[in-house]
Amino acid sequence: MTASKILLLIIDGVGDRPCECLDGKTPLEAARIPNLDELAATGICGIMDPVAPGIRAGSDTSHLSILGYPPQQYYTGRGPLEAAGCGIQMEPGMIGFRANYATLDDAGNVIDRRAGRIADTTEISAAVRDGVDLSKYGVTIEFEPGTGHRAALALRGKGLSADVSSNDPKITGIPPKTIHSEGSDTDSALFTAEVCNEFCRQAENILKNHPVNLARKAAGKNPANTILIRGSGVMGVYEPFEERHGLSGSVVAAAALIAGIGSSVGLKRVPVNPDTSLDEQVRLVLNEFATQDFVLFNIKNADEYGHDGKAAEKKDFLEKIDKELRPFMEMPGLMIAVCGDHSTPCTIKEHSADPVPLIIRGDGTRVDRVTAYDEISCAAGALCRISGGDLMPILLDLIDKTHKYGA
Ligand SMILES: O=C(O)[C@H](O)COP(=O)(O)O
Ligand SMILES: [Mg+2]
Repeated sequence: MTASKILLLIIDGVGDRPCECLDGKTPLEAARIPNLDELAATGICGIMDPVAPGIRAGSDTSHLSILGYPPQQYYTGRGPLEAAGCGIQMEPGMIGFRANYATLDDAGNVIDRRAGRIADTTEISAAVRDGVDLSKYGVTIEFEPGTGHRAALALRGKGLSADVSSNDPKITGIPPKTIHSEGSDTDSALFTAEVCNEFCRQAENILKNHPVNLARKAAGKNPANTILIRGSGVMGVYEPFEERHGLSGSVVAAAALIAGIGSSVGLKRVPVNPDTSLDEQVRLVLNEFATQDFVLFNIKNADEYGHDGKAAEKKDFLEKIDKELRPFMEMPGLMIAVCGDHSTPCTIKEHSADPVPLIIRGDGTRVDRVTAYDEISCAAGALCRISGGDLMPILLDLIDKTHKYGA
């Protein structure tokens, strides 16, 4: 029997490197993950470069690549995708940005790029959205909270350009950068840079004494007293997933960016928020297979532990994921692909180009000799080393949805 449905489970940031606190093992090697190991032992394994060998992929370029939209051709910046994920209707010509709530000290230096991973920014986001006034530039803003410290900004107006830099210094201990034209120095780029700097200035004024931040300070938490914006871009145009691959599909993702990418390529967005329990998310995914051929299921938190350098917590979270996977393994006719969108090694607290471990398990697949799901075991698998853009064609062939190339 050939499987007829595809689950693409992406454990965000799953890949890692040896961690001293785990006796030199990666979180995956150290984790007790019997279900993932069983999937590896009953499927075919390999390692995958999300975009290409040596390319340190972001979640955005990686998911586009894995979904079959080569980022070299389709990527127009993280901003518009994140904005779409935050519920902003990105119309042609609008410029979108990813935004971080961050913390400045009294000297104006960034001391925390994520404002203590603030959980709920609904109230302060409304204050920024309603308080910033860019009418002197003929520009209006859309500004929506995302997951945790994340948000999205979109600009509407004449003479705007996506060719602007970011004020995110990407490190702490220095002030936010001044946003400038990225190189074209066209009037629109220079104008947009001025608009962005004014947005950040006004936002900071609104946030610094906002009651939410005064309360956070009183509670010893980092206030969300500044906004760092990055990833400017104009919304891209994507051939709908169903036309591209011949599969109806849904996306289940608590991360706004991933939900935004999924909905931008025409996947049905299933609402999930960071508080939705993993077992509930699994139930939502299973529900989708009643009507859909394909589900992208992204689980985010392992990436955050990577960015925070918390190897033991990343290991524990991988064990938590593993406990919820049994219902997928028992669903007849399901082709399960498990991978990551990139590695986020705890030792560097950033993404890396290390390939991610991959399993494909379903009716009819070859079965290799790998018996554990981790970066090293999977490297010995029969899939060998593939790139993200290879995955959908391989999966489509395994569910008998490809056509012979040639006569
Ligand atoms: O988690 C995310 O959104 C990114 O992968 C990392 O972004 P950050 O470093 O701004 O949190
Ligand atoms: Mg990611």
